[in-house]
Amino acid sequence: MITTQMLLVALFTSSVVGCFFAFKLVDRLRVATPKEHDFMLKKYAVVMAAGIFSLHAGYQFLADNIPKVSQHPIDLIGCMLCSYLLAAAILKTVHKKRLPLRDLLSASAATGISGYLLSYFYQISAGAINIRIDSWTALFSLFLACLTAALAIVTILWLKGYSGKLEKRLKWMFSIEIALGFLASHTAINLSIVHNNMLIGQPSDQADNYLMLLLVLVPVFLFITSFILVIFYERNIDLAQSKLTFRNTQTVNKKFLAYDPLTHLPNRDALNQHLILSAKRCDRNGESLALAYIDLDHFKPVNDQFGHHIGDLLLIEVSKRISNAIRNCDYVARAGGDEFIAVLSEIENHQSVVTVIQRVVDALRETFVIEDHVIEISCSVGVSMYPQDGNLQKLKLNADAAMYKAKENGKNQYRFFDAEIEQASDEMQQTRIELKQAISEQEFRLLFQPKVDAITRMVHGAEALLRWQHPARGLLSPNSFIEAAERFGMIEEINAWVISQACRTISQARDRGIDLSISVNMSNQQFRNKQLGALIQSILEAHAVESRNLILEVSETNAIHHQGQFKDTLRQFKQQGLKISLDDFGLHPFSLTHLEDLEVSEVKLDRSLTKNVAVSHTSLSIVEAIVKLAHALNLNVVAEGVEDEEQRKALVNIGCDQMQGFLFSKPVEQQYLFDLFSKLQSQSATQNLF
Ligand SMILES: Nc1nc2c(ncn2[C@@H]2O[C@H](COP(=O)(O)OP(=O)(O)OP(=O)(O)O)[C@@H](O)[C@H]2O)c(=O)[nH]1
Repeated sequence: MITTQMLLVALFTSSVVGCFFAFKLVDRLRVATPKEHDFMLKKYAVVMAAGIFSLHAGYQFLADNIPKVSQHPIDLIGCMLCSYLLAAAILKTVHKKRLPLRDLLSASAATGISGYLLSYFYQISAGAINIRIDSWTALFSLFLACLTAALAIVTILWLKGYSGKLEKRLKWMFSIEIALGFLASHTAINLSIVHNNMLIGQPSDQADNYLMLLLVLVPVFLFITSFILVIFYERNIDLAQSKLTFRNTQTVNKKFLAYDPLTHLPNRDALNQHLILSAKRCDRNGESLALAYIDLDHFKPVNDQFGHHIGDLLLIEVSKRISNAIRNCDYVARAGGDEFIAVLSEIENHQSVVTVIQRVVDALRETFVIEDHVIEISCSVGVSMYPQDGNLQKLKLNADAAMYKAKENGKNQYRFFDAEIEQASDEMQQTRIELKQAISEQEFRLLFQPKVDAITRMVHGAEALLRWQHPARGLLSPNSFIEAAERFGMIEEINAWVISQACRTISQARDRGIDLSISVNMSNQQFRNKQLGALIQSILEAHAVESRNLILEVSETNAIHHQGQFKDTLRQFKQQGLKISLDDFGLHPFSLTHLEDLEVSEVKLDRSLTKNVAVSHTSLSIVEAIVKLAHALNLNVVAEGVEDEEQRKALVNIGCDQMQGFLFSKPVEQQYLFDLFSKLQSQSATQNLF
């Protein structure tokens, strides 16, 4: 025979298992993709509501004054609705990353009140009429119900994503504690609903027994609950700002403004504080932490295409997705712009870091819909480990270096810091220091390689080539420093210097009676600067140089990858009277198909094409076809890398307009260019010069 005690044990056990199950649901919800999330939330709320409803029914049955259910189905539906609201309120609240005290209080109140109403409606639905609420007991039971809800919310929020060694034990322990609260508050609720005139059953003879049960359960529950709440809030309390926020179970010194106003994530200062504390804890406990540098890919085009407002909203969404993808013991801050830094603690092994990072990468790969705009982005992540990859000072630099490697390898991926990156990073840092000095000490120089007419051999102009006169390493070409200059934000200054020097040379040539055109190489990064046209215009004006004398060389590879961006800028250049030359032409299938779309006036055949024109009939035929097409589009064709007479003749035969290469001249200093120019101008009319 089933006794009341057996039923009580069975119900209590079911409550514990139900709570444990709720932890699992929340864990699965947390790792759901944004697409799946809403549907899963609703589905899980239904499952949880069914569990809550059954347990309530069980406890009511145990109260022994409701022998049968549902004489009033409408009320029963009301009960189910309350169960659903209760489950949804919990699930929605625990899904948050931060839980200010006021949010916790309102969610607990909503949950506690729904719980009370659920019991009340259940009794009515079961046929109880003429019932009276004992206000003091009702208030007390409401207090217990709210406290149980608060405990459940805080616990689920804290344990969400927790994957430490004690995970299972902690979850069971808290499940027991929550079930205890559930039982205590339910007992109190039942006692508060007094049946003056029961239709079914008699007023509870067992009230005294319940009172006894309550006397035992409540102090235990109150003690454990307050202990847990105090411990957790003590770790997150911010007395200075009287702002109670339960987040990430980490302490941050907030004497300064610690949050990024846009995303409300911690800012760089807060991150640094957090890192110091976390590193100390690692040192103390012999643990590791991982720092993940997360940089969005192709974020600038979003701003350019949809405006900064949408860019801002996207950053907010991104911050939410990252927050949801990391575990609750982890930490994420906005490092600035489109960069975020996550600090992963409580690391079991390498795989546990990989799992979280991959989740971040996947979460940002999902489509964003911002104010009806469908936006696709991705992120590149660099990860470095403390203390394995170096001290705290190097941690961010290392992760940053790894992130750049991830970008270099094609973006939308993560990369861990390793020995190869370490070496490259050390060199890069050294280059950064030296570049700063190079700018202040004016160690850059321009050399000029003449560009001559294919038939008359008249000098038409020159290509300006940037060099760095390094104090120890000699003359360096851009390959050895441009990447560092781009990465450390010095490229704009260097590029502006190049254009300015080129214009100065044009102006000085003019003073000597030479009408010189100079080509300068433009980097992809330069084209991202919306002020580029205005900047060039101001430099031209400063040197009183006509725009027709300046040719901007754009590499074909850049043009392919950023067509939209290029088209607009090139159109603007054309309006300004600037000429554009498509450099390294012929390397890609793109070459011919898209040529018509871009506002260019010249193509420069890549040296790999000119190399074989004298020895391979196939190469010659290809180059001939390109020349014909370019001419059909009214474009000037320049062959680069012409080194011997055979190549020159072959190129002349297929109609190439101009040439550049060692056959004519190596890159030379400005003065030498002027001398050469004057000499060639005077001689070219009478004989073959080269
Ligand atoms: N809307 C918005 N944009 C910002 C904010 N802070 C920085 N940005 C812009 O973010 C962009 C970041 O530049 P990058 O990281 O070089 O752009 P990207 O297109 O992501 O480049 P890759 O990382 O190479 O893919 C710049 O254009 C900034 O103007 C902000 O608070 N709001």
